[in-house]
Amino acid sequence: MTTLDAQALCQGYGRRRVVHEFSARLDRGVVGLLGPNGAGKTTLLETLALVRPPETGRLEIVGTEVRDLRTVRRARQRVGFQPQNFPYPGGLTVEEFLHYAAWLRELPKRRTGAAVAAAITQLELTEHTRSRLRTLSGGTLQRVGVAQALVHDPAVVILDEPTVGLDPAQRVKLRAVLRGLAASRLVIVSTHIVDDVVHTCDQVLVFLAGKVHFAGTPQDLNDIGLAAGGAPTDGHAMSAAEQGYLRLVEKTQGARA
Ligand SMILES: Nc1ncnc2c1ncn2[C@@H]1O[C@H](COP(=O)(O)OP(=O)(O)OP(=O)(O)O)[C@@H](O)[C@H]1O
Repeated sequence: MTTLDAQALCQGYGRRRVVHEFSARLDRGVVGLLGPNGAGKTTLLETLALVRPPETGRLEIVGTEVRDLRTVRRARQRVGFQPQNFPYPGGLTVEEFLHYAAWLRELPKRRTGAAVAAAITQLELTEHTRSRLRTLSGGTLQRVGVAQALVHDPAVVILDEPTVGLDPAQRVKLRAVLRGLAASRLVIVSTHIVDDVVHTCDQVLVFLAGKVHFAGTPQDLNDIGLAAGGAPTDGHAMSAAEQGYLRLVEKTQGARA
């Protein structure tokens, strides 16, 4: 059974279509969604996380095809989501907040204590268990955001720009956490940062203007960059993967011009 099977998903706001016929069959591992501002990454992730079910198309999550309120609810229990700008209730402690997240995900009460403890251990939050959210650093808050997304042990974890605002050490640590999570589930992360993708992801989707323009491994992206010469562009040094990404962006913009 495929963990997430999407066929021709469309999503938009009013009459404006932002995601155009997204199709993918995804299983365990880290999938990186890479694209510029406004490409539609958040809209796509919210659709896959069933914050807003797709306008059209077919979405199946761990064998549940999303068709109506009942199936949306069942599929949601298999998905964890960390939104981009999470409205953290600053007065709650980490432990209280994770209990609240477990309740929102309809985790049975008898399993909540163990689930919260497991999420705290997994995200290395033990020393912060009783800290109020408003007192935490950005990096620790990001880890709390990931913990709330996986407290109900979902098969799919969707994280919208989880490395934003992190210092290099925190970024490296979070990448390791994501790799660990992906050993037993599907993790989908959006980012603007090519390096995040190279060091974390098994698969990369380059998303431009609401469509997937490239699907492959980080090495494939690297190879596109190397084929493009791998040389600095406009005097700015870049990695081969960054070159590959920019090549794809330029090609798409050229084709649309
Ligand atoms: N609630 C909304 N109502 C109307 N338009 C929206 C809404 N949210 C996003 N959009 C528009 O949809 C398009 C895609 O936005 P989206 O946030 O999905 O892109 P993104 O790739 O996640 O961007 P970023 O990297 O800046 O977060 C943008 O043009 C945005 O203005």
